[in-house]
Amino acid sequence: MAFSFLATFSEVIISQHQSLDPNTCIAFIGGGNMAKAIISGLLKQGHNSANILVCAPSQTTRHDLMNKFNVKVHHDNTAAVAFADVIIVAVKPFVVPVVCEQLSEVMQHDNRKLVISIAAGVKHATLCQKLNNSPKVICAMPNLPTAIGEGLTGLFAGSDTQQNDIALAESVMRAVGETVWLKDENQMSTIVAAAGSSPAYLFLFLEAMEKAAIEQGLPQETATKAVLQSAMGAISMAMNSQHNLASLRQQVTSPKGTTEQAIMAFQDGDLDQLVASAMACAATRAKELSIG
Ligand SMILES: NC(=O)C1=CN([C@@H]2O[C@H](COP(=O)(O)OP(=O)(O)OC[C@H]3O[C@@H](n4cnc5c(N)ncnc54)[C@H](O)[C@@H]3O)[C@@H](O)[C@H]2O)C=CC1
Ligand SMILES: O=C(O)[C@@H]1CCC=N1
Repeated sequence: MAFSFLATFSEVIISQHQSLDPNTCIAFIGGGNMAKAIISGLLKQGHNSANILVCAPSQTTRHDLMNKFNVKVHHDNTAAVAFADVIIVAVKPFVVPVVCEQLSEVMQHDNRKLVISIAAGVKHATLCQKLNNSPKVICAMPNLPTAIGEGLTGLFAGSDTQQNDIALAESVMRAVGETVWLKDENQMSTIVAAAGSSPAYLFLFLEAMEKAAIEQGLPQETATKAVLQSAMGAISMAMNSQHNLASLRQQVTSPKGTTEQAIMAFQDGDLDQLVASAMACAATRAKELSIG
């Protein structure tokens, strides 16, 4: 049932989907890994760097961002309010309260700005309450591939969020990848586990394969190429195939062949259980990071 509602809700959003207006001014609070990833994706998609501001306390960070992306920078987070149509809060979860306090003071006089928080675990109601009970708040959980326009962002809006704000958040995050809208905010911790954090699991798995191929005797460069090209080909096939993942796996696994031996070794090590427990750890941590 949750899925069918999710699909219906997404259709509502997607039916209104419009490309990101190049004049949209977007401010980032925080200039770390994830802000950089989203900025890269936006610029790659053609967004004007003059319409991007990054507020960051570190001069080195500001300098690097300016050099790398030609974006505007500021040391004061409240500068985001005057500049932006959309403010993306991209600081660590524990920094969110202080940022909200700073923004809320200025937004008392200018509450037209949409705030999108990408902080893991930080609840929608908490953000609204900390931002003068603003309805113009959306929670998002993007992932690192937003940097190349191939991200996946889970989004959650409150029931009193206006459609134009939902459409604006959709256009920003769709500019850097795909989006899924959640009806139930509790699903966000699973989006953290399945999308926000998951690129790291995949990198870990690929690292392990690369290491094993080198240990079996391949030169580093050949091992890296073999592993990455195979991963890219497999993902691309899975994305474009009519077959489900299990069926594609079976197409590789000849009876009594080589793959079967590897798959049996993974199953002996209870890969499913290991993955399930790793994802449960990520989801639990997202809940722990929730600030009151
Ligand atoms: N790294 C990832 O793949 C993803 C991260 N996130 C979320 O994005 C948020 C940021 O994560 P990262 O970019 O990885 O962290 P990061 O540590 O790379 O970046 C955080 C930035 O915030 C800045 N900062 C610290 N205090 C500040 C303040 N008072 N005002 C303004 N800026 C301040 C820091 O200087 C730093 O540049 C986190 O809440 C995380 O949960 C969400 C999805 C994916
Ligand atoms: O590890 C983290 O806390 C963040 C949230 C999702 C990905 N990175």
